Parts: sequence; C-alpha cells; structure tokens
Amino acid sequence: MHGVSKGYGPSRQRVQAVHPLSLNIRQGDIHGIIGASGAGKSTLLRLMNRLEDPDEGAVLLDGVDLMQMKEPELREARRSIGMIFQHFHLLGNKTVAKNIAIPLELAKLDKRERSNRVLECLGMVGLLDKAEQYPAQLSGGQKQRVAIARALANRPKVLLCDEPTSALDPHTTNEVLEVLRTINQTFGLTIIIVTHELEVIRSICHRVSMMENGKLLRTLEVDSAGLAQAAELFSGAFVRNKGDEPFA
Ligand SMILES: Nc1ncnc2c1ncn2[C@@H]1O[C@H](COP(=O)(O)OP(=O)(O)OP(=O)(O)O)[C@@H](O)[C@H]1O
Repeated sequence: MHGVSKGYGPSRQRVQAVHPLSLNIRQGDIHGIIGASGAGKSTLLRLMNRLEDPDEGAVLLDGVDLMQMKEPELREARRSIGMIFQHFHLLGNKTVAKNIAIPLELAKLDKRERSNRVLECLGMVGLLDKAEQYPAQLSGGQKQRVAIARALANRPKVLLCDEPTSALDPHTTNEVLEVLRTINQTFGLTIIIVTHELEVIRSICHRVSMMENGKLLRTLEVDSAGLAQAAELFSGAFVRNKGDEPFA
C-alpha cells in the first residue's frame, strides 16, 4: 500500500479512519495488524481488497495497482484475495459444502470441478466429515474453519482475516490458528490478520504492524524484542488472555 488514506463523513464531521500510510506485506508472511478499538485496523484491511476504496494512494498486489483496475479485471483480482470475519458470515440455510461452493458458482466453475474443490478445501481445514451439516450444528471454531475453506475455494494468493478468533474461546482459537499456520506453511499463502489479541500475534505472526488513531506506528518482526516493544507501546491495551477485558 502506497500513501493510502480513508476518511468517512462530510468535511466538518469527517472521521479520518486511516491517515496516509504505506505498508509492504511480504509474500508468504503471516502479518498481524494490532491496535486499540477504532484505530483503523478493519478499515485498512478493507482497503486491501477494495471493499473500501481509499481516498488516495495505490493498493498493489504483485506489483499491479488494484485502483487502476476496472471490472472484470478487478473481479478477477478480488478472487485472489480471500477474506474471513469475526462472525463467520456463513449462510445458515445452506450446508457446509454449499457454503464453500458459493464463490465457485460465482466464478462459474462447472459442477464436477466445484465438488472437487469443495472436498479439497474441506480437507485443508480438517472438516471432510461435516460437508452435509448446517452451520448451526457446528462449534464456533468449526464455523470459522468453514469460512476459511470458503475463502480458499478460489485458491487466493492472500487471505485477509478480520478478528478471526475474537468470538472464540481459547481452545477453538488455537484450532483456528493452527489451521491458518498450516495453510501458510503448506501453500505459502500470505495471511493478514487484524486482531487485538497479543497471543494471536505471538503464536502465528511473522511481522506485526501497530496502529493508533488511524496511523501506522511501527512494523516489527515478531521475535522477543518485537513483542516486548509491542507490549510496551500498548501497555494495558492488549487482550492477554481470553476473558480479560479488551483494551482498558
Ligand atoms: N463506514 C463507516 N462510516 C463512518 N465511520 C466509520 C466507518 N467505518 C469505520 N469508521 C470509523 O473509522 C474509525 C476506524 O474504524 P475501524 O473499524 O477501522 O477501527 P478498528 O481498529 O478496526 O476498530 P475495532 O477494533 O473496534 O473494530 C472509527 O472511528 C470508526 O468509527
């Protein structure tokens, strides 16, 4: 991202969600974005696949600026960027297999290819036995794994994760993080995770960017020095353990 910014609302009451910033995400990394509520993390993530358009700046994927793209080129590029959300966004009236098939139908894959791809993705998240179940029959962690499978269906290069474990207990959080780690290691998928949980950064991220009031404070390697700096910058602000109050 080069010099991107985003504000909301008319000029007098304008909220500058993201001040002009540049950020390079390394291919194959799991990159965390952390900061207090309202820091602009989700907005930054939504700028990465043009779910929101920046007011200025360039969003480059493999060196190609998404801002210069028009349909259908943009639609094609968006297929290479999957996304998952805190509350899963699964369709309750469709089975797990049908949920995962939705992006494949939109991409106009034929039926045979679709069902092969659905099985492939279910295998990646370890839920082959749940294909014919409905979301309501699954645990939170399983629902998020279905959402991951759906996001992977079009074989993206990048997976954007907006607070993927914030609605989950510690056990299912680990289950989801393990799936993300395995996908990253096995397929080299680049993963960007917005979170307010230091534990998520510690356990799976290679680098972390810290945001405050719409500004990018710093990007650090996730090693002991980086984690110590991160903790210092946001002392008292992280959720250290599930059940703690988020952001004092
Ligand atoms: N669609 C919108 N319309 C108006 N203001 C918005 C919109 N989306 C975000 N904002 C504002 O932009 C700022 C940044 O919001 P954003 O959701 O990106 O922060 P965040 O760091 O992800 O917060 P949280 O952790 O609470 O989700 C906030 O002040 C928010 O109220």
